[in-house]
Amino acid sequence: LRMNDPPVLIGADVVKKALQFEKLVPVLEKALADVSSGKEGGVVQPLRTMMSLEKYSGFLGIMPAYSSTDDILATKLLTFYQQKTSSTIPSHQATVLLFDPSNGCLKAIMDGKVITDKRTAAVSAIATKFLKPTNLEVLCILGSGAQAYSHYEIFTEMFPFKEVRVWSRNRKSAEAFADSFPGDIQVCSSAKEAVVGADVIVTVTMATEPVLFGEWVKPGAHINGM
Ligand SMILES: NC(=O)C1=CN([C@@H]2O[C@H](COP(=O)(O)OP(=O)(O)OC[C@H]3O[C@@H](n4cnc5c(N)ncnc54)[C@H](O)[C@@H]3O)[C@@H](O)[C@H]2O)C=CC1
Ligand SMILES: O=C(O)C1=NCCCC1
Repeated sequence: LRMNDPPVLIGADVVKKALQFEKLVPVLEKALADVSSGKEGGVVQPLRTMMSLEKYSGFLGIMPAYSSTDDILATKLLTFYQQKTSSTIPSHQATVLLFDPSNGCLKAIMDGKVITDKRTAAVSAIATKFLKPTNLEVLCILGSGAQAYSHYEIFTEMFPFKEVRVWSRNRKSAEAFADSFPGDIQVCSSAKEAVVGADVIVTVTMATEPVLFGEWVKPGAHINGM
């Protein structure tokens, strides 16, 4: 691209093809290590700004970051709504803007929804890998929305679970989730039933009240709380 060329638009299908988990995990592990090593890692990532749209129970989040080691300047713009506004519009939508850090030119406008779904799940999986739960036999997912799908995909790809359980406040949605994958997924009638005995627990709901209680969790289990 020349300096004055308009930014390229990169849609969800193209992003999806590029973000295979086996490629994403090592890149994210490096990014996490860079962030954690402070100045040496070369990452500038101010705390995101989250603006509340009280009238609509919604939020607009602005998440800028710069990596001097990779020389990448980008920001994610995210909107999310506590009440689903329609059955076809996802609760979370995002766009990622990529800039040329040397001159500020906008180079690309990318679908950020796929990035959000896959990046979040991949980071949960990386945390699980490094924090090493005692066992990796039973996976429990609380919630059956977009993050439930992406977490199921990467967790069953990276770990040898023998049993997967899902619970959702909407049983039909949990059944649709279970039916959408070829592997066996047990649909549970309560969060407690899904959690008791699980080795890895993923909470991916929009609940503002607790759905998971400590007394259900077996010692040594690992919880990824979104
Ligand atoms: N930390 C991070 O980087 C990210 C966090 N998230 C969070 O992960 C969670 C899930 O996100 P998505 O799957 O994209 O949302 P989604 O809207 O696709 O799915 C939400 C799920 O939560 C359930 N739910 C909604 N209200 C509930 C309630 N009061 N009690 C129990 N269940 C309820 C819905 O039935 C659905 O199964 C959200 O809290 C979201 O904000 C999502 C993306 C990134
Ligand atoms: O994409 C992210 O990062 C999000 N953070 C918190 C709320 C939902 C999405």
